[in-house]
Amino acid sequence: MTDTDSSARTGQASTGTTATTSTGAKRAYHRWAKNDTLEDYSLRYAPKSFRRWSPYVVATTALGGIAYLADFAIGGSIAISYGFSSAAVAILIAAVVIFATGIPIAYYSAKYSVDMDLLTRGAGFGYLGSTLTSIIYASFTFIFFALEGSIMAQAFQLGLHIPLAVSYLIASLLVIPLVIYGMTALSKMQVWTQPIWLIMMVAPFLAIAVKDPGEFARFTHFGGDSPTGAGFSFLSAGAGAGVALSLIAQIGEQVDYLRFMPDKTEENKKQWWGAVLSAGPGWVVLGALKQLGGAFLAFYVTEKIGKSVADEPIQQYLLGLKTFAAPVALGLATFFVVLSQVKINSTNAYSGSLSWSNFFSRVLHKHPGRVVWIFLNVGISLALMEGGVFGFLNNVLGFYSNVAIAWIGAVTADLVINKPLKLSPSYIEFKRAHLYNFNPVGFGSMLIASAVSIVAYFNAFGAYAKAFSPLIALGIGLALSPILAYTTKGKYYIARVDGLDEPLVVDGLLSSVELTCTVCTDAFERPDMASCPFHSGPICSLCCSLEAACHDACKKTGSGAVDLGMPVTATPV
Ligand SMILES: O=c1cc[nH]c(=O)[nH]1
Repeated sequence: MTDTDSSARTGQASTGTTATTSTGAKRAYHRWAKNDTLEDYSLRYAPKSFRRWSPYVVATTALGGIAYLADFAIGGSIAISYGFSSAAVAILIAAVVIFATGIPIAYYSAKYSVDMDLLTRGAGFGYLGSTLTSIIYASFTFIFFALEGSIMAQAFQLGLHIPLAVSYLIASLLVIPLVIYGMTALSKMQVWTQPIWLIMMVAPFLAIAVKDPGEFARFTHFGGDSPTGAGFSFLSAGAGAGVALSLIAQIGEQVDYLRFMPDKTEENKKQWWGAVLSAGPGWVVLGALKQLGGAFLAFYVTEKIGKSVADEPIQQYLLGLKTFAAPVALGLATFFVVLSQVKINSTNAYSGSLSWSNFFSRVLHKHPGRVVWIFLNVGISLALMEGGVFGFLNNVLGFYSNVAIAWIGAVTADLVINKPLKLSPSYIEFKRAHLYNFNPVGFGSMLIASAVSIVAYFNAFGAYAKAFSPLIALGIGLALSPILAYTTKGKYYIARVDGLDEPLVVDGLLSSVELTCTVCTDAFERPDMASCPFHSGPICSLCCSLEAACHDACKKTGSGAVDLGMPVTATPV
């Protein structure tokens, strides 16, 4: 079925913002929600016509956010709390787990052009089951926005003598204009600022290596506040890994960009894989190196001015840059910190706005536009900053890890175990029209895994279980998902058959044929569309999400279990 056919069938024009359907429904989106540049397909499949960036640009944009300096603060804080050896092992454990779980998530997101929220829906959580993970993800973005904003504010305070409370406000407001313009503005900003950021990031390490190479050997004897000094302690390594593992949800931000990858073809497959692996799980290679760098600089700062501010990146860079540029070190360090934090906090606010859009569209059946939720996310972060969240870094992140890793573990298990075993659909289905509200496979696994690990985190099962509680969450999430998929026979994944005549897949790729939505009368590519008996025609995924009156009538036909293979394909994927 083509656009014209569809318009003819529904008797509607394919343009305009308002439509009258057989049910009398009308939907006109706010102009913010209708502007693709502002809206960035935040609740939808990213259509082929919008995915016009090369793999290199998408990967650079996705990696641009990894400029964040929280890694320096986290590495510094872990080294001060647990000493060199335990901190190094903690960082390594977290990096391995984050890399391994990131591979399938990055691949499926890039292949099916869906963000983390849409991916979660289809990876065993169900349409409403993933509202909980939208909140977990939104919390990641506002917790980290607050930590990064605090780091930027510390630079305003030291470099420009602005009081901390006012600095928090400036740090929050600064990123809003960029975020409003979404991928289009962010990709330009990230690409242009990357080289200068990279040079400034490594400069202090090179300068110290030249002027005082013995510092690196002395670092290996740094004990910080640890009772075991620089020596290794299993418990300390576990606790440190717990803090670093809070970053596991970072893969969500990576795939918010990777969904804009062009289709993988014979010609571009090397660049495609290079971009997906480097900007997907590969983010953690840079992340772990920065944590080690932060641990080293914290030791370096401690030697010179004491431990109390040694985990603040502005102090780390000030002293690092003083080794070769003393007269301008404060100006350079302030510039570097502000640049880094603008790069990451634009990403935090952007991804937060996507999560809130997802959450509220499902719960309230309303979508005023992604831009509105930027203000909510930034507002919560500002409150956290003013409440002094930076002072509780280890505790906040250590606790958060338990929940985040339970979610990522359950999604990963669905993609790498359930799909190959054919216990889960071979593709990613994200549309309300086709999903059950709750799928016990992912949703249940995540709830149980996070409950057990939180109880362990609060010391119910002894010191070792407390220290390694995030790994308990990961293990339970990975094991329970296939068990629940097997026991439920995969029947809570797909609620009904795909009723559109137009094939979903053409020549091995998702179809880019556009169909007109009966409700909003705009045209969307086939993967974003479903057939709607309530409106008697094709409906786009967002109009379907926002429909409060249908009470899921399309899923009440009692058709029984639905085949888990790719629906209506011209040629197999
Ligand atoms: O601030 C941060 C740090 C890590 N990851 C993010 O997404 N944001």
